[in-house]
Amino acid sequence: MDYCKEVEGKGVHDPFNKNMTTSSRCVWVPYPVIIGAGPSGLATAACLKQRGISSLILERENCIASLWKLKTYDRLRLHLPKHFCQLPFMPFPESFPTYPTKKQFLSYLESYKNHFGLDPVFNKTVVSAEFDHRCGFWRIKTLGLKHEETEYVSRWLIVATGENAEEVVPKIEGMDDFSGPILHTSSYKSGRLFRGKDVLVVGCGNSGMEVCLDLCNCEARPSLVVRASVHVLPQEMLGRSTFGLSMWLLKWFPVRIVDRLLLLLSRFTIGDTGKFGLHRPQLGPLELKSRSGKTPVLDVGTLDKIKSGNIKVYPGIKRITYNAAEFVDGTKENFDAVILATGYKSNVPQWLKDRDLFSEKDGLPREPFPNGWKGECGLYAVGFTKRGLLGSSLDAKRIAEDIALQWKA
Ligand SMILES: Cc1cc2nc3c(=O)[nH]c(=O)nc-3n(C[C@H](O)[C@H](O)[C@H](O)COP(=O)(O)OP(=O)(O)OC[C@H]3O[C@@H](n4cnc5c(N)ncnc54)[C@H](O)[C@@H]3O)c2cc1C
Ligand SMILES: NC(=O)C1=CN([C@@H]2O[C@H](COP(=O)(O)OP(=O)(O)OC[C@H]3O[C@@H](n4cnc5c(N)ncnc54)[C@H](OP(=O)(O)O)[C@@H]3O)[C@@H](O)[C@H]2O)C=CC1
Ligand SMILES: O=C(O)C(=O)Cc1c[nH]c2ccccc12
Repeated sequence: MDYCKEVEGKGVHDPFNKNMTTSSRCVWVPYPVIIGAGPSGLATAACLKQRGISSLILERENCIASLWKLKTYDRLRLHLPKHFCQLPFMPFPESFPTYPTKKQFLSYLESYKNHFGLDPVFNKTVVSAEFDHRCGFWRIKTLGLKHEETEYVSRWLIVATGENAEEVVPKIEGMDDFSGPILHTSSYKSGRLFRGKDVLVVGCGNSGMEVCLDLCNCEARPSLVVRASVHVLPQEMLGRSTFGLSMWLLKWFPVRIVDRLLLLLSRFTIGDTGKFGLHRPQLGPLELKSRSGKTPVLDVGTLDKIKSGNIKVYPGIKRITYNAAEFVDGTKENFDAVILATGYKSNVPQWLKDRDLFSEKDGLPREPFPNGWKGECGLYAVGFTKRGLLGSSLDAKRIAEDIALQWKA
């Protein structure tokens, strides 16, 4: 960080500050500061680098792509074909399969970081960021591993902390009385630990569906809670990826027509999912995705296990007891463990003191796609489009282009 001027902060000289581990520093950064070293942060840094602009990436964990490295299960693969998931200026290796494994995706990101010479600063959790109108700069406060405080000061702040920064853990009546383990999918690695056990999986997004399949493959007995409705689509149709086919159809037809086609084709290939407790929402899968961000489940084998009775489906949970769960339809079943596949949320409202770009309610940009990437006073958002890695790449290119114009000026 030779380009940053460091100023020892008050903590070091403060006679009242007896605990020297909480010393503070101030670092002036003459480049954009990016918060988060996930795919979005890396992509933006790479796009800036391509235009000759350095950046400083701050990351709370001690590695890049911490969501993928630390918080996902072993059997995870990209569920969209690789060419929809590559970051700008560097395709996936030819040798990778269409749906790369988590290990392959992580190795790609490592190569990406090295190729562009990116060097994130790890173990820096951003706890507040505020635009200082007096001097016209962002003040970004971080805490380190030993609670040491560092303040970074920059003209540009790029938020890349992701839509999945924190786990959503619902409060379910009786949860504290349950005798077995209750864990979120972010801590689930493999079904091997659950062999022979009855496991309740709460939530039927892609995580819940895949964890159920993994549990089945490891000889556990999973049950799935579907409290409302869900669109399940086969991962491939007519010899093409459902996602690729959808994108292609959307070039020619309006979303409602494409949705009808997708549902018709799904009906032919996987049948009526409602028969198994997986009722479809009123809106079609793509319209729902674009309106609410809710991703359809791309089935990779779970549905067959549901059809064969290896995975049971239950409606919403009423309460949990010492060793069982009661459901809203009055049924009651014993379980050894509960896995919460209840999703994630953004953490931006916890630390960003600007209320214009991001909504306080859900921590996502207020403006719908494609307009949510730019705020006021040098503030940017990357990776909050509900459009996966493809959305991150689009944002990253736009942000770099915008900053480059100011850089030249
Ligand atoms: C299980 C799973 C599978 C997925 N599969 C796909 C897929 O196949 N295809 C696809 O397109 N998308 C997929 N997604 C969507 C996912 O959002 C993207 O893959 C991608 O991870 C988004 O990158 P990101 O950099 O925006 O966010 P993240 O990968 O979440 O990275 C954000 C980074 O910011 C850091 N951070 C957060 N808060 C702070 C803070 N306060 N201070 C400092 N650092 C902070 C985090 O530690 C993290 O490293 C999947 C998501 C999940 C959960
Ligand atoms: N590459 C891949 O293969 C994978 C990709 N992903 C992606 O990761 C992201 C996160 O997915 P995921 O973790 O599945 O989260 P999601 O937000 O997609 O799904 C959460 C699920 O939990 C349900 N839920 C929440 N609270 C409760 C509750 N109290 N009781 C019952 N059900 C509840 C929701 O139901 P409701 O709809 O009613 O709110 C929803 O079905 C998505 O973008 C997904 O596509 C995830 C796994 C694998
Ligand atoms: O993995 C995700 O959650 C994504 O957001 C990828 C994605 C973007 N648009 C979609 C439409 C259907 C299925 C997945 C996606």
